[in-house]
Amino acid sequence: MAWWKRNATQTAVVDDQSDADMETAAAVEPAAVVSNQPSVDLSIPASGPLLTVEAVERTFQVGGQPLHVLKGINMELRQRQLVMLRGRSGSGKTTLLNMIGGLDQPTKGHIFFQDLPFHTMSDNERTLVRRKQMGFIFQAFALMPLLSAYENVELSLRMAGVPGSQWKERVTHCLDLVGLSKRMSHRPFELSGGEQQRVAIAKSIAHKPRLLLADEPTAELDSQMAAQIMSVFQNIIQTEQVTICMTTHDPTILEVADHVYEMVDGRFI
Ligand SMILES: Nc1ncnc2c1ncn2[C@@H]1O[C@H](COP(=O)(O)OP(=O)(O)OP(=O)(O)O)[C@@H](O)[C@H]1O
Repeated sequence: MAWWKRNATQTAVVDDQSDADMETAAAVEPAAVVSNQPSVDLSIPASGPLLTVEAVERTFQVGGQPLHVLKGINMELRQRQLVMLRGRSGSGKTTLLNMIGGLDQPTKGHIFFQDLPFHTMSDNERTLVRRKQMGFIFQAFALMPLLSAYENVELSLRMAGVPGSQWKERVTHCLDLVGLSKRMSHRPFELSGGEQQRVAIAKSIAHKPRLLLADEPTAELDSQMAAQIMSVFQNIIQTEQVTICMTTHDPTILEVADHVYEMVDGRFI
């Protein structure tokens, strides 16, 4: 199981500031890690694939034995697409999402975010790209329980280094996009699961990333809420010009995808 999934069962509500501080640390990881910002050209051409995965393998050492989790993955994320990774538990979806997000590197193979070679770049360089160009809807980047919806979205702008003069307009716009204009002052525990997920979406797109990665964003939701989330995704692809790559177990939402990659035991079929 990926590192951010280990907290998946944590309740969203904490009443202890130290817990909140720990969550803050997780949520702001990109800014905290980059001390000396390397010079990486982050400009992205308007056409061509946003991300290319070539013959990627990932092997972990478990108890002194190699565990081959990804066994030769080739894929492409084109701009403004909704792409889904589908597969049984343990098939390697999250491991691949880690690679795509630059959180981990392949044992073999290449990953290019536009022209940037993630497979050879340093942690700091990938962190910088991640911070500017990517949004995450993962448990480890979850909502801060003591902050309102508005403050949660504002936090991600603050961490991305967006000037304060732009925060109000952008926060309001993003919460409006996900249909939560009337819930801005609510804290997570005062929102439904679907509403919390929509705040997480607003938070993940606030800094205008090119790529949004979501690890089972509908897993905890009923079918109606899941459909709402997919509708929000389709909307932001158009309005925010973002590409979305998400994992799912849910066969009922596959029809809205532009492309579905089916993973079995570390390979696409
Ligand atoms: N850091 C790691 N060290 C060792 N093994 C790992 C590591 N990360 C993942 N694995 C193993 O890789 C396999 C694939 O895990 P992964 O989390 O990618 O699957 P998944 O398809 O996302 O599953 P799920 O749908 O349950 O989240 C699992 O057997 C897991 O135990």
